[in-house]
Amino acid sequence: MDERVHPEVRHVAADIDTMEVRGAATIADAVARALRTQAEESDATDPEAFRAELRAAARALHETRPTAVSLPNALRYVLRGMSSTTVEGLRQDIVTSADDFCQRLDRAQADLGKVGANRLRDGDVIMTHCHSTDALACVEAAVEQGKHIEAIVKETRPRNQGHITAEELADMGVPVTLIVDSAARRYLNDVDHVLVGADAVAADGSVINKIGTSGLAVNARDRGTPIMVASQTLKLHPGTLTGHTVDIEMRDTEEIIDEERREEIGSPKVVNPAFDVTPPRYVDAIVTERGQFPPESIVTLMRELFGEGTSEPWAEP
Ligand SMILES: O=P(O)(O)OC[C@H]1O[C@H](OP(=O)(O)O)[C@H](O)[C@@H]1O
Repeated sequence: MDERVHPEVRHVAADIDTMEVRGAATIADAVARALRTQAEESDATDPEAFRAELRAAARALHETRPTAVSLPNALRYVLRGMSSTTVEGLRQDIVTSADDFCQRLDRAQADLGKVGANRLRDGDVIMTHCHSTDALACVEAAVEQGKHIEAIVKETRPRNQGHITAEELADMGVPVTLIVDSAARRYLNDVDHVLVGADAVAADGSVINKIGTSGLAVNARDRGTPIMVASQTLKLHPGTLTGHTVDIEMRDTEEIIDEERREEIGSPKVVNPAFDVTPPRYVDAIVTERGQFPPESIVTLMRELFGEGTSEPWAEP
């Protein structure tokens, strides 16, 4: 790694890579803070060296995981804050824009939660997949409104993030039933809403989320159960406006099966995609901090927010 990258930034990058730090919003918050640290601790003596150092730090963070678009969107937001002409001015620019970004993130999630909560009625049962802080913000707001909500939580193989969801729902006082992923269809008749998060939302309204979301959505549609996606606008993927596709992360196969066991069962090929794509026709509503949208109309919001294009300010000039 580039020697200019601060040890704390390396540490954050490693934690994102190993998923110690995970979830699209949490990753965005972590990278904004990491750039702040790089700026605060920089001993660059001229503005161009400072800018180059910040770009190197951003590249190290950018290279960790490819799918959650909140990561490049966060880097873009913070780096665009650099407008001063002195090192001290630039340092302050980064600190200000990182702090501003993290505050906006918190506010957006709280606002999104209130919008999502309006879709949930007293007595509703939700089904969740993976662990999404945006999705849980909707439940939390509904509980705060005095609604009784129950949850059927899919464990979400291979990393079982459903356990985190179960724990956080229990902390909110929500009764939880934990199921294996393959039991989802069996229980959909008992469910009023499927509620999931997003790692990225494409311009056509497709939702990129944890592997298994698309199968769940197809089954839910078959049963007539509405599918609600909680996604801050930070997850809107500006590159898809100009035809880019979303890169689906392939993770280490040892998350599924260790090498010894794999050999014991005849060394099959193993693949471990972390995400899948749910087409817009299976999604009822995308809930954002700007209100809820049918997936087909998300492109309008995307143009409004990212109309200026999708530069890569971390690239070497
Ligand atoms: O931003 P929030 O809503 O917290 O999380 C969004 C999404 O991030 C997670 O991915 P991973 O566990 O990092 O692979 C899940 O797919 C989840 O739905």
